[in-house]
Amino acid sequence: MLAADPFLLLILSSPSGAGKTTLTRKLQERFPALRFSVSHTTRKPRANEINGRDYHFVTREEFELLVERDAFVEWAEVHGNCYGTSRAEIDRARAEPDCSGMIFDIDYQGARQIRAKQHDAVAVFILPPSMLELERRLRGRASESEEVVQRRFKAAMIEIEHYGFFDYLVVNDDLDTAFRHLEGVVLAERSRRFRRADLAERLLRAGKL
Ligand SMILES: Nc1ncnc2c1ncn2[C@@H]1O[C@H](COP(=O)(O)OP(=O)(O)OP(=O)(O)O)[C@@H](O)[C@H]1O
Ligand SMILES: Nc1nc2c(ncn2[C@@H]2O[C@H](COP(=O)(O)O)[C@@H](O)[C@H]2O)c(=O)[nH]1
Repeated sequence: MLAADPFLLLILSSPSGAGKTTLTRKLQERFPALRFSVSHTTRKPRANEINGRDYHFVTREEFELLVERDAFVEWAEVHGNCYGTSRAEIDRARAEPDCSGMIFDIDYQGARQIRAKQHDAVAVFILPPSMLELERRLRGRASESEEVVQRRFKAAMIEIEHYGFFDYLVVNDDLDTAFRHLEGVVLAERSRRFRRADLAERLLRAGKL
């Protein structure tokens, strides 16, 4: 197990359609020092998605090559496609002087793999207010075929059964309320002593304490 790491690894997981992407975008605006981790995927891009911003879109062959080369910190097959977080993505963010952490929009399998490598990664599970509303959101997004919507909806209960692994649960009913709860998680986690070790030192050195 690695030593306590001041760099915040914030994992958001949920069943498909519960609102991770929406909440992640809001978190990035509020906390610009947190970088969004752009995953690799074999899924085809949606109409509004941009390669390199939303995902690194790759073929299955390219993905398998990256797995062979041990390029991923974690990866998993989700809803029939492969998704993975590259080591390079995290190394790049760590090298940026104004970056204090990362946000991962990944499934529970990936959350487990990251946690196994970095025990103080913070894992948040986003719950939909109801299955009915989850189905409405999945359909309302209108980015997938009915078959894909059904497949994702069927997988939702299995994903929800893994909520016990996570440190925090946030219900995404009213978006602003859910966001306030997430904001609270980030503020609290950033205030942990091991992430603020330099604070007392700096105040002492400046003669303020
Ligand atoms: N609190 C909310 N109230 C109503 N609609 C919402 C809320 N949060 C998100 N949505 C809508 O629900 C749909 C699904 O949200 P989003 O794409 O963020 O989910 P997701 O968890 O990232 O899904 P996936 O895992 O498939 O990527 C979107 O159309 C989004 O605008
Ligand atoms: N284990 C990982 N899961 C990931 C990663 N990137 C995204 N995901 C999860 O996949 C599903 C579907 O995403 P979508 O964009 O196709 O709707 C969702 O649960 C994501 O959180 C990853 O790198 N690793």
